Amino acid sequence: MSTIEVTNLSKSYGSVQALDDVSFTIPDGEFVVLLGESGAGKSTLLRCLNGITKPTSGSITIDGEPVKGPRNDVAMIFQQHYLLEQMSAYSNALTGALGRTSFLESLFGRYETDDKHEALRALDTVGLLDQANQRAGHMSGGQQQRVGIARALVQNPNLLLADEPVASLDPASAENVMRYIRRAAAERDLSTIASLHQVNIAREFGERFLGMKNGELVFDGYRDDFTVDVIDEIYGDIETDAIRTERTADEPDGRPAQSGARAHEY
Ligand SMILES: Nc1ncnc2c1ncn2[C@@H]1O[C@H](COP(=O)(O)OP(=O)(O)OP(=O)(O)O)[C@@H](O)[C@H]1O
Repeated sequence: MSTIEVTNLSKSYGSVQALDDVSFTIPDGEFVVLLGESGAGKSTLLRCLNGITKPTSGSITIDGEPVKGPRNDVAMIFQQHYLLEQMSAYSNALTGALGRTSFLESLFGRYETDDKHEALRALDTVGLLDQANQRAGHMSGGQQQRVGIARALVQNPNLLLADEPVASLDPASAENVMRYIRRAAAERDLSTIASLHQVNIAREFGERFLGMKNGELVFDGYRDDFTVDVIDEIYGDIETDAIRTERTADEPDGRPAQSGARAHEY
């Protein structure tokens, strides 16, 4: 767990302003959902937080320490899980410990006992302990993504980033995987930022919401302020009729329906 401070962060690619003066602070252990249309700047922001992309200006600190490049205490879950398909779920989870294992040790599969325990604990967190020996390539997409989460947990991060972790899954698997990400974050009191395209899933699992548009942070707030009008602002002219209808039926005060509600899926 960590406090993340992003201050006046900008990133341009030639004439494209991918991030435009973005600032926010995330306290210890918060579960943040990042929303925005395609091209809004979500991946760029996550890559800057991960130290893979260098911002044009501004700064990011984790517990006061500036992010200057990739760091072991920041783990990332991707849409594509990049697992070693011939290897077991357990061996894949263990690769999360590579950052603290020498090349030769990893080559011969010699990991520390603590790391082995950590891999089993992580598989337990994502509900796959009984499938630890299963080949990753033989698992379903949702299970593979859960192995990817376990691998990220074995890294023992202070900050967990997830870039559209459920974009390629069917709705039921997507919910399941999100449930495990939240569980992992809650068990470890882990500050987490997950970018999502599905507004209904965001509303179900998000604690705090960051909305981006054209590289700018256009919304930063909690569940009660995350109204349909805010969703309209983030997504522009996308249809929000389904949510509005649901809002009128469920909650006349204008707040989006809470956990379990199904809205239009973007
Ligand atoms: N390496 C790059 N080189 C040039 N332009 C880039 C690069 N990466 C991103 N961009 C541009 O920066 C803007 C923001 O892109 P980014 O991938 O961060 O958006 P996004 O919100 O994550 O989109 P998506 O949801 O489609 O992944 C876009 O206009 C994109 O074309």
